[in-house]
Amino acid sequence: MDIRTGNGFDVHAFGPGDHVILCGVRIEHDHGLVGHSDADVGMHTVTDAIYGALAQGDIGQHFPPSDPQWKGAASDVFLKHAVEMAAELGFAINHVDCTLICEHPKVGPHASKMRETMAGLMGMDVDRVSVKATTSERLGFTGRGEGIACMATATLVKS
Ligand SMILES: Nc1ccn([C@@H]2O[C@H](COP(=O)(O)O)[C@@H](O)[C@H]2O)c(=O)n1
Ligand SMILES: C[C@@]1(CO)OP(=O)(O)OP(=O)(O)OC[C@H]1O
Repeated sequence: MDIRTGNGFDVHAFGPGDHVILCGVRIEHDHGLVGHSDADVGMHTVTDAIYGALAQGDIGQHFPPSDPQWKGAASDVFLKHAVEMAAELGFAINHVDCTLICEHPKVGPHASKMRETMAGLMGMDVDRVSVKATTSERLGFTGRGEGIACMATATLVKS
């Protein structure tokens, strides 16, 4: 059996705004996230983990930040592209796990909706999609509330 594992990591800075979008879920917040797209750091990270498992580059190679086409884009587009690429190469996504790192917003109350949203986009059972969160104990840029980081792992199996 051909089993592949990929990892992803991404960071977006806080900026002016009244909400963030994390793993496809809108959360009211006292700041927004800065990005060329909708700055969904969670979805970008999961997308990159899938590209990584396929050894197919990274999100910026498929969707260059210099391309005005992706300005303000909903990050569903990026995740769906990675999922389609996996299918074309004969892989099924078996499991995804991601960890959002920030002091605020609190992720816990939204984690179920995030899992459902990403599972829907990936065509997976929700029990194969995990969303977790941690603070960095007020240390570093996440601890100072300057932005949100995310790390993710995706496991793919050749069907
Ligand atoms: N943005 C966050 C950060 C943390 N959580 C939840 O709180 C728990 C404790 O966080 P520590 O950093 O003190 O370990 C963590 O396990 C998460 O359940 C959260 O929901 N949102
Ligand atoms: C998603 C893209 C799309 O242009 O832009 P950003 O929203 O800035 O996000 P990033 O995580 O920096 O990845 C690069 C780009 O692919």
